[in-house]
Amino acid sequence: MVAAGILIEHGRVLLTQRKKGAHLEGAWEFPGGKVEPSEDPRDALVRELREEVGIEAAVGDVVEVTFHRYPAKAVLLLFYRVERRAGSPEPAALDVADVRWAAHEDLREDEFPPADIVVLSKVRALVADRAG
Ligand SMILES: Nc1nc2c([nH]c(=O)n2[C@@H]2O[C@H](COP(=O)(O)OP(=O)(O)OP(=O)(O)O)[C@@H](O)[C@H]2O)c(=O)[nH]1
Repeated sequence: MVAAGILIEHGRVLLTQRKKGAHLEGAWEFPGGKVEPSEDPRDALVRELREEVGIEAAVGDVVEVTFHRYPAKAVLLLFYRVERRAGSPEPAALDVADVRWAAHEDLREDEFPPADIVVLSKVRALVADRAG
C-alpha cells in the first residue's frame, strides 16, 4: 500500500520527481511512499512528506483510491488531501530528484505514472477551484 499527498497552495499542486534508479525514474508524481506493515497510512504519509520534502503536514480526506498493476509490481494507492501545518518549512528536494508547484494546465498525463491518471482530473478540478 502506498499513501500519496495532494498539497495545493495558491492554485498550484506540489509534485515530486522520482530519483534515478527508482521504479518509474524521472516521472513526476504526488509525494508519498510505502506504508509499513501495521502503520496507519496517514502516519506513513506524514513520515514520507517529512523525509522526502521536509514539510510538516496535516492529512485530510481521501481523494482517490486506485489499484494498478505494473509489469514489475502491483500497487494500491491512497491519495489524500494534505495541508502544511503552520510554521512548516517550504518543500525542498531532500529525498527526491526535484520538486515543483504545478498549475492545472501543467498537469500533463504523460509525465505521471500510469496509476495516477485516474486521480489527475480530480486534482485538476481541485487546483482550478483554488486558483481564483
Ligand atoms: N509516492 C507516489 N508513488 C506512486 C505514485 N504513483 C505510483 O504509481 N506510485 C508508485 O508507488 C510506489 C511508491 O513507493 P516508494 O516511492 O516507496 O517506492 P520505491 O521506488 O522506493 O519502491 P521499491 O522499494 O519497491 O523500489 C512506487 O512503485 C511508485 O512508482 C504517486 O503519485 N506517488
